[in-house]
Amino acid sequence: MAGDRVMAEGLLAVWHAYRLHILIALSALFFAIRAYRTLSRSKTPASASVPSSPRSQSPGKLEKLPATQNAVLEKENVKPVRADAGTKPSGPKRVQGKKPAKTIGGRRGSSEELQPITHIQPIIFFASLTTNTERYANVLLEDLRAAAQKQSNLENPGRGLLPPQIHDISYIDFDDFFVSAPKPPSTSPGTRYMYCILVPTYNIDTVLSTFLGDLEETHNDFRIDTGSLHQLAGYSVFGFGDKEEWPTEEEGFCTQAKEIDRWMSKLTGRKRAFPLGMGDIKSDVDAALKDWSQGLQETLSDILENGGLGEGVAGSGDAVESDEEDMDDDDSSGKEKKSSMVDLEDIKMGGDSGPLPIDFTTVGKVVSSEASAKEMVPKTSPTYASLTKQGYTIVGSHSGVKICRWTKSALRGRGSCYKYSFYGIRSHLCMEATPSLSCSNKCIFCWRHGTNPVGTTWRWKVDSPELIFQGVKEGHYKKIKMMKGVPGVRAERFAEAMRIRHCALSLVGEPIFYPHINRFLEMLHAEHISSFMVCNAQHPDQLENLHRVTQLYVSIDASNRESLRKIDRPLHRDFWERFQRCLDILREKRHVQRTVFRLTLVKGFNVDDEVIGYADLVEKALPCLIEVKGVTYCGTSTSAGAGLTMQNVPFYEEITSFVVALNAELERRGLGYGLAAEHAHSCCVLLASNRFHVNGKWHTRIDYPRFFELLEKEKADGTSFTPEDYMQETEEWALWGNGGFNPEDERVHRKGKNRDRAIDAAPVEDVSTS
Ligand SMILES: Cc1cc2nc3c(=O)[nH]c(=O)nc-3n(C[C@H](O)[C@H](O)[C@H](O)COP(=O)(O)O)c2cc1C
Ligand code: SF4
Repeated sequence: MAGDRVMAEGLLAVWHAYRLHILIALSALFFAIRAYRTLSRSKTPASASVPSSPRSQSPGKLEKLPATQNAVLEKENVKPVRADAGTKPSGPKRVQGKKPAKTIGGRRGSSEELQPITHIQPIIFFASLTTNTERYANVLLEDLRAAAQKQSNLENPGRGLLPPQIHDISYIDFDDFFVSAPKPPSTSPGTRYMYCILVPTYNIDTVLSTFLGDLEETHNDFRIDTGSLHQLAGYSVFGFGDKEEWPTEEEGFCTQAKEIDRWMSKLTGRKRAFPLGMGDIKSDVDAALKDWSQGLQETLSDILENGGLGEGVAGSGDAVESDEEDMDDDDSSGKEKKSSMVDLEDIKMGGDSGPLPIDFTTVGKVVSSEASAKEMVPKTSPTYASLTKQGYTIVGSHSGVKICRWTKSALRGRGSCYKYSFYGIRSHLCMEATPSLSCSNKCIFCWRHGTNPVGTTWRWKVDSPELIFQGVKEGHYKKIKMMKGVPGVRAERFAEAMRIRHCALSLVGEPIFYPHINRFLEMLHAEHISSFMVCNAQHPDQLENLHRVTQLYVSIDASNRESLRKIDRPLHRDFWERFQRCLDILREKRHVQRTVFRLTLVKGFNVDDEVIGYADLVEKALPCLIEVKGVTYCGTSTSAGAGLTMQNVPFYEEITSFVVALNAELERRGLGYGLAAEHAHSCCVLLASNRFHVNGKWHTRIDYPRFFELLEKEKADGTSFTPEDYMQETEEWALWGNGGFNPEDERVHRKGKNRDRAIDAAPVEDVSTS
């Protein structure tokens, strides 16, 4: 006991002597242990959270969330914490911050500046369950291999097409290719990738459903750039389907290819390098794939040559047209474009002011291309600026070309203009042009926006027909090429469109005004391009001297002098006499060529009580055909100034009642006409002479190859021919009473438009129905 007491007293003495040192040592030990534990806890999760996909190499590496979760986060306007940003909290994933603004093309202050393109590496992706698509993917592989081989033989080794890669979609890691584009190798930073996607269609759950889901999810993942694949050189999709079981796209033909094309457009910032191709596995697949592959290869060469996809395709120019696909991403741009359009009614034409001198146009009175003569539309004039802004390509100094909305529509498989129903013109093969932008009328309903110069005599410099012909073709093809990236354009139609078959000489102005019109027509015919010539019945001398055209139109805008003056606002004082003379000439010509009256009905101006007057005009000229259509409201100040509103646009029923009344009047007079065809979609009806009613059937269509055959024979040995010699039977669906919509085309109703009026009240650049 005494020993214990001594020990306790000793310890107490030590404590008293060293308590400060002991306390300091214990505290130091405590902090050292805490610091150690904190350090070791923060190290472990970071090393385990780096994914191995290409995303992990990019500065904003993120984990992918399901689309539904993204949608919620997007709504909450939040930005995620980067996966490597520090301690990973336990419990539900938390994100904080602000949603970054979406940008078209996916460039959101991107620091990765791309080198100019020197090489293109095609990558073929395919999916295949029963090996068809795999087989075709290998055909494409060989095609592209051969193309790369050919390129490598060429002189410039610093530029070219690389041999293609091929991947089965079932075996790739989606993230490796479809979340961001593969990075070019450091040894060749100018290499860019072209995705060629070949897919079958399955209406059951397959790898394609997963693939589509992933594309959608990536697009909806707000943490991934909109257009996250914008660094690709481009993409194109080809679909395989079975038309026997799924005959139309609406019924399911190639639906998954269409969907993939749509998502890829969004992910790449609209870098559709070549239109979607489709092949029916039981019929045209070989030819369709061959054409598509050909087009794709041409595009690859174009990119290498020009450094981008070309005008009209995202990446190196403005998209030429919008679609539902584009609208949800970029609704504003289109609006801006439209509002910036100038109405040239408000601009003085090239310095011209006041009325022009009244004169009689004669063929001989032409100002030649002397240095003193002025240009009709000089490049520096406001007319030039306005026309080009509206989409016209001005050729030389007085000609123009533009692709109409029907050409665009037909390229997308959505139907041609009424001239297909009546005469067999497929709109994507049609060029709309004029060799004279000047006109001698100022019609109130002219959709040309009042942009054209007006005059009664040709007092300008004259361009050669060779220059014009070359220029309008080039301009047309350029505009068609600009359509290749537009959503919905069909590969096969795009390929067909690269060979013009028809020319509608009717754009802005008055084509017959051009002094060398006959030579120009000869050039068209020499290339087997049919000619549909529209004139305004104000130039009888030129009409008389006009050589053969495939179809000759005269616009009949009113049935009497007063109405005509109000509607056409002609510059010629003797406009009514000119008009009458033109009808006499037309009567003579009806034996050698197809002559057409075109009536444009404007409610309140030229419809009421005018049936008798129109019948008089028909009796005078006896045209082969009479087209009756409702005016198109284009909302220009020209039309507004003349008191034209939507109320003047007739309903289709009003047009049909008028046509029925006119037909009855013609019948009463025994003139031999009948109701032949209709195109309800553009509110247009065709009355035809019984000369085209053979064996109980209407023959309003044209046999174009026969026309050129007869024309060449006439040229060779002088054998004349008549319109009946090149007529062809009208399609059943186009006949009066059947509506006139080609069943092979896809019907698209625009949202929010009044369907019964004559065509939609569309913006002016959309309206042309030449
Ligand atoms: C179960 C099944 C569903 C199909 N669904 C569609 C379809 O919805 N639309 C279509 O156009 N073709 C459809 N097809 C046809 C295939 O897309 C076509 O046969 C294709 O060539 C198959 O390609 P693959 O052999 O590469 O798998 C279907 C075929 C099968 C067997
Ligand atoms: S509207 Fe005129 S230019 Fe357009 S496709 Fe028809 S005929 Fe050709």
